Amino acid sequence: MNQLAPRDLAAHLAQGLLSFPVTAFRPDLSVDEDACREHIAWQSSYDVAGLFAAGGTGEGFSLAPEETARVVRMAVESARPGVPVLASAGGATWQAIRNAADARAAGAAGVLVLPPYLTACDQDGLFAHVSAICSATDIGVIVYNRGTAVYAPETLARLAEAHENLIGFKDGIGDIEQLARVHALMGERLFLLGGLPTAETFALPLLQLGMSTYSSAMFNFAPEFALAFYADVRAQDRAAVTEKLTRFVLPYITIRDRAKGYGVSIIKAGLRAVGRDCGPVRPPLQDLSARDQADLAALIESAGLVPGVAADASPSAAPASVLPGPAEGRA
Ligand SMILES: O=C([O-])C(=O)C[C@H](O)[C@@H](O)C(=O)[O-]
Repeated sequence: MNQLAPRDLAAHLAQGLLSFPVTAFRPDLSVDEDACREHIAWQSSYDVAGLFAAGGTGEGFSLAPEETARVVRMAVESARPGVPVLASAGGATWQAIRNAADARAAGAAGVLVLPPYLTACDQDGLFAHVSAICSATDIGVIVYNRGTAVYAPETLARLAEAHENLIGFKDGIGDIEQLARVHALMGERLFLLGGLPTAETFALPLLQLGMSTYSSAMFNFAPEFALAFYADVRAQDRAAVTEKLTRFVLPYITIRDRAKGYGVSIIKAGLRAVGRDCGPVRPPLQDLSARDQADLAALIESAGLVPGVAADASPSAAPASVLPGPAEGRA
């Protein structure tokens, strides 16, 4: 299944929940191969449509190219057959091309093009960057609209015209006008996926803009809840979505927003809280403080999110420490 043709891959990914597995590290910050393999095997035992290894939540930005290749290969080897694994392609154009080649050699079904580092770039430069990556591989390519890489709909159209293997657009910005334009121009040709931090928050409204799916980072530690949330979104069950936002997602964001970079660190903290420790994050990220870790553990417990506990189990109230304070709108 890992070598789906690009268009088949897009069709497959568009019909289910996606996730970005963490990369497990040992206390000395080296890659923990056993823990990586175990995590991927566990994640792919659920009904997930695709796993993006070495992405943002997988701290791809902190991995050397050879580490990325290793992490992707481990993911392909450990994933349940039928669950496609995609890799990241980041950094300079030459490095992204190398990532794509390594991904293909490892058996990955596609790559996600991360924004180039540090420099600003405009549409012709983005076109050349993505074009070079698409030309260098025959597996599916998805662009990540975020940071330094903001794609004009016309640039996407040029790329899609030139490259059959450009299959998707992942959004991490949330500019509704841009998304409306991309959907209007490219909705039939590219598969669109939501990728804002804590994508659940935006999933229901973005469904209206053609985003049938999104990347759920919290799937890493709460797969049952994440899948139940996704089912509610696809059923357009607004009441159920609101209940889950209120019960867990919004108080969780309150903790996530306590420090920059917690968007990734909180996923490893969640794994720690549910007894599936995947180690620390690498700098420049920082792990959750002891207080934030304790608050998260209490929230996961009170919201009934410990894996194996039904996602719709009657929860107790969220701990007071993570309810929005007056400044955040609580009466
Ligand atoms: O690598 C990434 O950028 C992501 O992991 C995106 C996240 O999954 C984001 O959508 C989230 O936090 O839910």
